[in-house]
Amino acid sequence: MKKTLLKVHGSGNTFYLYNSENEQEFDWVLLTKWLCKKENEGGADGLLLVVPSQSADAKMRVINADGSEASMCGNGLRCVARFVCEKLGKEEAIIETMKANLHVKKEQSLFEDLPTYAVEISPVSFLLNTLPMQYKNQTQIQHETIKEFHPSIEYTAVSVPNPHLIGIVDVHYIQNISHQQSLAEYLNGENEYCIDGINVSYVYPMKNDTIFVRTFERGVGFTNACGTAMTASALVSKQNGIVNSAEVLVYNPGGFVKCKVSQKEEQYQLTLIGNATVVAEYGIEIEEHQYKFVSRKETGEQIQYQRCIDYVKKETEVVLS
Ligand SMILES: N[C@@H](CCC[C@H](N)C(=O)O)C(=O)O
Repeated sequence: MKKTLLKVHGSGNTFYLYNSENEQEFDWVLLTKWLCKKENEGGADGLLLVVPSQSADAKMRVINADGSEASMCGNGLRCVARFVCEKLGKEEAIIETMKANLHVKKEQSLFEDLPTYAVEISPVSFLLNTLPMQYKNQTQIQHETIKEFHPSIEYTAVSVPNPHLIGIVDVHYIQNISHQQSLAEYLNGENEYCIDGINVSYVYPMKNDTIFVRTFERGVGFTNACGTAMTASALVSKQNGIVNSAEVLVYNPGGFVKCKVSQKEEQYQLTLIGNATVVAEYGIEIEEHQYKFVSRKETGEQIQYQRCIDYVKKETEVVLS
């Protein structure tokens, strides 16, 4: 049977988006693993499934490239936000995710007329059992060195609600990925700290309102960008005086986003703002777990996004050179 998929990205974090009226229509794990193979049209970081919701305008499910399911995806939610808003002819909507119903909204373009969406990132918790993570008998890890990980990098563990470990580093650890890679591979394999794995981000403070973030994603590996990681990094940077503005500009290898961080009655309120780009529409033939792309129609949006990337390259030259 022939189906249609969109290839989309937020900050170069690339997904296939599939809209289904039936949440059980296919084996999503098998489909995602096939779609994410590099040899199949360049692969992707995961599948965004948009299905009907009982409590919101639509429900989003996120399947990582390795078939594991994530509770949340910030870059993916922006793409889903655009899809749902355009489908319903609305400027804002509520999207059901695994742990919360989240508000999403069309925003003023961040660059030229790049389609831009703002999404709520919630719930936020620093309690290790919400990740889950275990370290000695601690209930939190907040901006502290973990000798088992590195002698001087300060780490924070936070769930938003998917799990993140954020290290504030000097530029050497952005330019040379080997420490981050070995730590992330260790924490995403069999280990005593994170039984379900964890997204590991290294953050380099660029200015008092700007950071650079590189993320090794659970279930994927190094990605161009991870939306929840960038938002969690903005929060950690704000909390520890690394940045001092309510809106943080976050560069990443795939582009940039803005993250708003505020606090109301002990609760953090986080908003992620960035592009929601549709690269192409694909026709796929699906027969009993056999998949084959049968058509591809480019939207042309990637040409404009490339101009954004060229701009980001100039802005981050000092970090990545
Ligand atoms: N790229 C995403 C996060 C995707 C899920 C992550 N790999 C996990 O397993 O938690 C984002 O933009 O937030």
